[in-house]
Amino acid sequence: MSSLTKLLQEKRKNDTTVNAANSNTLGSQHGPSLLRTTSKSIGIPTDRNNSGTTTSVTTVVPIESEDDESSSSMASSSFDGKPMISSSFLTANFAHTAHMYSRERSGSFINNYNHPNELATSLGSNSALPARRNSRHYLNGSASSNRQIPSLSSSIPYAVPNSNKDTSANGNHSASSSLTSSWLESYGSSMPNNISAIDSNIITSPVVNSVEPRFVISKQKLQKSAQENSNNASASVSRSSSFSSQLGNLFFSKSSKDIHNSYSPSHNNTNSTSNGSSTNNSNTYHVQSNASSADSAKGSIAGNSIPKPMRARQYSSSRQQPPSGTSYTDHFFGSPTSVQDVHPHAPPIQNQSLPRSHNSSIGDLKRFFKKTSSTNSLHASSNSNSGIMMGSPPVTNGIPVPNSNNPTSLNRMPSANYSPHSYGDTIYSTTNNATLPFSKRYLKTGDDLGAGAGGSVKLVKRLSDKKIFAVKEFRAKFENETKRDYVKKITSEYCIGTTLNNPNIIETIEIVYENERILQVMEYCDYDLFAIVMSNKMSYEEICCCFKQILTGVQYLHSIGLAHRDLKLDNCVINEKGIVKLIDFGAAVVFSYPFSKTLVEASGIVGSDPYLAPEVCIFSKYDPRPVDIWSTAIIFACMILKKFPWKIPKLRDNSFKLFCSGRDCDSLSALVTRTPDPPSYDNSMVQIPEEKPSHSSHNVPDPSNPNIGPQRLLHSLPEETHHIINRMVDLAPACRANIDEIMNDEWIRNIEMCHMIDDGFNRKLVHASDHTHTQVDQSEAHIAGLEKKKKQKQEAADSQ
Ligand SMILES: Nc1ncnc2c1ncn2[C@@H]1O[C@H](COP(=O)(O)OP(=O)(O)OP(=O)(O)O)[C@@H](O)[C@H]1O
Repeated sequence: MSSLTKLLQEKRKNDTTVNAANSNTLGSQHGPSLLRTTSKSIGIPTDRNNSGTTTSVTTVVPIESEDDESSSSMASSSFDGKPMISSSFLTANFAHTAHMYSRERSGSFINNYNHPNELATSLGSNSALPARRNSRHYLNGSASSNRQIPSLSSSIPYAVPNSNKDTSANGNHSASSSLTSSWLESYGSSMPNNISAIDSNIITSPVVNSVEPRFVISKQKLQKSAQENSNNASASVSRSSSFSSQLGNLFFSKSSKDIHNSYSPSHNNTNSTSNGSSTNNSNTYHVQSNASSADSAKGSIAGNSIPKPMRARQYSSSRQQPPSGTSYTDHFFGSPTSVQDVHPHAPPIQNQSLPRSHNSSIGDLKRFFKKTSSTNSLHASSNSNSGIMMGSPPVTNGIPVPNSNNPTSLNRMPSANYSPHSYGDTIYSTTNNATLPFSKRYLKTGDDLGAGAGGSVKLVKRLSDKKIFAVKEFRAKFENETKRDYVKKITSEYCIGTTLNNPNIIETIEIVYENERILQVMEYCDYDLFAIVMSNKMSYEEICCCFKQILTGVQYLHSIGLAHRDLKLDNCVINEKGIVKLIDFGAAVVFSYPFSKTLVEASGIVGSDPYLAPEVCIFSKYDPRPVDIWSTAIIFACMILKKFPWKIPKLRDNSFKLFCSGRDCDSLSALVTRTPDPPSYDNSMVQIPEEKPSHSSHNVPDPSNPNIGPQRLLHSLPEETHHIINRMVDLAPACRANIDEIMNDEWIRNIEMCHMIDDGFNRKLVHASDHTHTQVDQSEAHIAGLEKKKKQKQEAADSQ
């Protein structure tokens, strides 16, 4: 045995002893399970160096919980894995995309939750049509409007555990559900340094006064760094630096003078003070930022670790601005960056060390445009078409004039003369005849495809060739939403839509600003994957094909440094050829810049509850890639089971609790922070006597019990899927399979998948031989149709 292996073994032994001691204490005091119901907030999260897999700081914050009425109600049904769809589930369940809004404890988020008692216990007919409820709440007060935005996912039933079985399997439930502060005292010490224990049900913002001095940079340093960056930055950077505000201007009719000023060569950097206009702009943002940061700080401190989650979210999920003047650098802090902020292909090198100011999103946009503006060409979302950014200088009467270097492409930047009130301004297009107003080129067919938090999607016909497209009309800015947040949301989808090029990602044809509406014209797909799943007609091979196509889309995204973060059945559409496409990039983030190995962590509770990875509910920052992997596994499970394995990945959800049980560990935080075992090189040569398993917890693994541990989910899935699905739903993101490992899995490799291949200028379909794709009637092919039908049924039932 090598000395390294010996050392590792010894270390592990020691660790086990410590853990055993701690766990025994825990066990003797609090019963057998890893579960707890306390809502007391004790632990104070700290920012320390992350010794884990990433280079940036990871903070664990106490998790939120409410009294879990759902546990009991859910426990009254059985989780038999049969593909049955309950009408009451369809009505009662929900899934919502949580990005850009916060959970207000006493606010509408919780209130809008369908009451757990509404959860159906009978998993009966699948004839009932889904209700799509959504409880999105935007950061800037839109929550207060109590908007009921529907969510498609709400239509899938949740798997519900059998209380009898569960109790026997897991010991005494009530006893198991009580971890208290003493648990923390005894057990918390064995947790990694960079985290604090999950001891509460409230998500709180990191405590700001624990920021290590080395993360705090002085004003002078910041200015110096800004100066250096502005020296390094090329003219093209400075020229593009104000794109975000340009886009804002586009939507909010800023005066052309302001726009012009922001193009000024002296406006090299958002921190620049040389230009009055830019300084004002910058200052305005700083004021906002500091205000929200201060709020955030107030929330976490004054609220004694129970801040208003909205504030916490503002701190954690927006621009990571530390409170009250504290500054970080990207490099150390690894702040998350939204897609709207940066183009994945942009050269990151010198900008990696840009000071993280509130304006960093704009700074990141510099990176986005630095490369592209120098070439004056736009990344089109289609191979065959070159994208055109319209409304660019020079513009005559809204008709863009081709750039002299490239007659088919136009400058990306909106014109200094740009008038946002002029009609039919096409911001981006892959077509060359986008000069007429939108309404003169497209005819609305009257059919709604769906609506969500981001806007509503309608069917239109292009008059020139009678081709059908889907048009997303972005929602208007909420009253309480800042212009900045709104523009961020829009630009995210804009950047994605105009950049990505993959058969499994929806193609954006053009983006138009007309009559103060922003319209995104997309290729149309005939079916929502959700609708197909709900038809209950999918063959196993077809499910596998769809799954692999989703994975292929994810692989593409991850390969270019993007994570979707809101993968769910609702966000997959499928065309008549059986090609699945990912849509809705409103929550996507960049996790890696080109040429950089630094992981940019994401933050905020973003996604839809049943698809959320557990770490999203625990950590304030996380690697968004494993989050996508987890969600994709849940999508697969949903396609097979026709129900969600659990409602939310929190211990208050009984199904999830049981899934976490039987893992020889009493702490979810310990499970989630696990790192992969170090490789043992000489096991094959040296026979190590098999140690008797000594269980240090009250969650003794029992592989023969299908109701606890990973088997809880796996036993309902085909055996060949177990290996990789198990790895995809590994509670520890560090141990979860990455997309390349998944694609290399034997089962995945052997899945016959319908796909497109390049055939000269076109793409050609290659059909899998072992299945055909289910088609459903157009009246129920999309969420809107499903909802309409459901409403009609309901009305008919009511009138009887
Ligand atoms: N290209 C498309 N082809 C067909 N249907 C589409 C297309 N794009 C969107 N849809 C339909 O519109 C619905 C809403 O679209 P999308 O998810 O982009 O909106 P959203 O407002 O961001 O919704 P969410 O609340 O889920 O984030 C989708 O679930 C789908 O049914």
